[in-house]
Amino acid sequence: MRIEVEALSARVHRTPLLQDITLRIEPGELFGLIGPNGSGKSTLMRCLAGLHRASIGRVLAEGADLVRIPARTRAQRIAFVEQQADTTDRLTVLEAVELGRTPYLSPLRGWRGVDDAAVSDALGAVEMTAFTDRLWHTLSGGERQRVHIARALAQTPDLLLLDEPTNHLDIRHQLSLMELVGSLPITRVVALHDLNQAMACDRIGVLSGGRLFAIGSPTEVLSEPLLAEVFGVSAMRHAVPDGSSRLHFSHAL
Ligand SMILES: Nc1ncnc2c1ncn2[C@@H]1O[C@H](COP(=O)(O)OP(=O)(O)OP(=O)(O)O)[C@@H](O)[C@H]1O
Repeated sequence: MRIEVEALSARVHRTPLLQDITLRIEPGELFGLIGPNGSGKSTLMRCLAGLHRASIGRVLAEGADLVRIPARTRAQRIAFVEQQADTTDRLTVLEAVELGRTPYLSPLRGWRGVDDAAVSDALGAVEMTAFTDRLWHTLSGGERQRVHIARALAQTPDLLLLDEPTNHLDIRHQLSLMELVGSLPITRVVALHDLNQAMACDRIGVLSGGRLFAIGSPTEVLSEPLLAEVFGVSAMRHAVPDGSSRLHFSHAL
């Protein structure tokens, strides 16, 4: 799914949260969104999900204004895992992931084999198949995060929005999740704090103070001067044997 953000500004009451953001995300692209705390990443993700309306500008999905797409269609095409997603309902893991199929169900369209397959594939992808019957409130933070991602995958979306998806995950699950996200043949926008994880993205957008400060490939964007200016850290980039590069952070400036 192609996403175009056109001169978007967003505010809450009178407080501007995003200002004059223009960017285009190509179909199948893995786009990383980075920036310091409070720079506007989650707000932009909510705009891309159609949950926060722009005060100026708009978001187009395949050329159609997101706010004009019916909610049910939007939910079939766009899946969003928010940063502090939670549920108070007494659900099993299976029921929580089955919720991802809700946009496809109607009085005329009951639960089908294709829904079972989507749920089972999603649970397998995040290695949560063994937890199917467990109650949500008995899961650890990392297990809950993986169930949220399974719910989003069960939606079989064209656009997957993940806000800090590796939060709570141990290092193995961080790596396996990023590998999974990297392998999905759909458009993905991922807000990340780990700048080394951001290195794996096709392109990165850097937010600072609600503005798009830079956009480009990871090697173009994640320069030592930018890291000093936007993140206030002293960093060095060095090559690793697989041909990619890694950032090493030494101190706060
Ligand atoms: N409802 C609100 N009312 C007032 N300010 C808000 C509201 N929601 C967000 N903000 C402010 O907008 C700014 C951007 O918030 P946002 O959550 O988008 O940042 P972020 O880049 O995702 O931050 P973090 O890395 O800490 O998750 C922050 O300064 C935040 O305090």
